[in-house]
Amino acid sequence: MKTALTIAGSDSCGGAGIQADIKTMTMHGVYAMSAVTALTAQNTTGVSGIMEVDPAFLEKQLESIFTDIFPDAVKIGMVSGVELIQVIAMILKKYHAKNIIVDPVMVATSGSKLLADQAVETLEKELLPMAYLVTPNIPEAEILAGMPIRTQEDMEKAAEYIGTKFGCNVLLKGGHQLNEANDLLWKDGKISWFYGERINNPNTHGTGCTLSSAIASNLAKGYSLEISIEKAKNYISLALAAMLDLGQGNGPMNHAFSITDQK
Ligand SMILES: Nc1ncnc2c1ncn2[C@@H]1O[C@H](COP(=O)(O)OP(=O)(O)O)[C@@H](O)[C@H]1O
Ligand SMILES: Cc1ncc(COP(=O)(O)OP(=O)(O)O)c(N)n1
Repeated sequence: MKTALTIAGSDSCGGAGIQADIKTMTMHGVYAMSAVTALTAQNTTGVSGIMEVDPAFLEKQLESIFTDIFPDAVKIGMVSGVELIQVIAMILKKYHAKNIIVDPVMVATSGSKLLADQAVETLEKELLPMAYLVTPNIPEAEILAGMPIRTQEDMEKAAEYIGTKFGCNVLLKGGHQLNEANDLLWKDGKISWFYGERINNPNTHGTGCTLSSAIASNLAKGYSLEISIEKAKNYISLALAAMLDLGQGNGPMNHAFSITDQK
């Protein structure tokens, strides 16, 4: 069985973070492992608290994993502080981790900051250059590229800037566009668009986490990057189209869309 590791924060309401990643990896038939970077007290209406894990304890979790079950892919999500990022970079280098996907989680859709301002630079310096793929959404790409993104042309310019500056492939996610769900891949200097029909479902909590862990699962299984993205987008569309409606705010998706008995 193929294996994948998520290094991310816990979302107490289960829609994003570690919980979304484990659900996604499991539904892809991949064995999921986790190293928790922070606990969040969070529900569909917002984040009410964040408790960072001690960096030495994150190191212990990662050492435990890498000395026993080697992951075929690694997804990195919410990592809020400088020292935590440094620990992750050190361990991934030490064990020659492969198929590293960095989802540069900065702000939750509900508006809460999930990355300290002073940690952006460390993320750029330490993690992006070792990533096979980085998956910013539009607001995150605006920060990484230092430019506003309003049009598809802006998306292309920003992705090229990020990919060239940090030496990694870039999937710029278009879920924040009003009428479309088109994502742009910048890979080895070439641009490809992944067009998606926008599903009319307001419950999109965890779409970014789910996309990156679905891509990681597909890479772990040996699919090319392009096929991994195509399959991951299809997974999101099916999970959104299942129209789960939980909570009073931006609710989670239904990962169990293929399971008919949901009494
Ligand atoms: N309403 C939607 N219908 C279909 N796909 C969507 C929808 N919203 C987001 N997506 C897709 O979900 C993925 C995550 O995108 P996005 O929401 O931009 O990320 P994030 O959650 O990090 O802000 C992308 O592939 C995007 O195109
Ligand atoms: C613990 C934790 N990690 C990441 C997020 C952000 O999730 P994401 O899928 O990028 O987007 P939204 O759920 O905010 O739409 C989170 N909220 N919590």
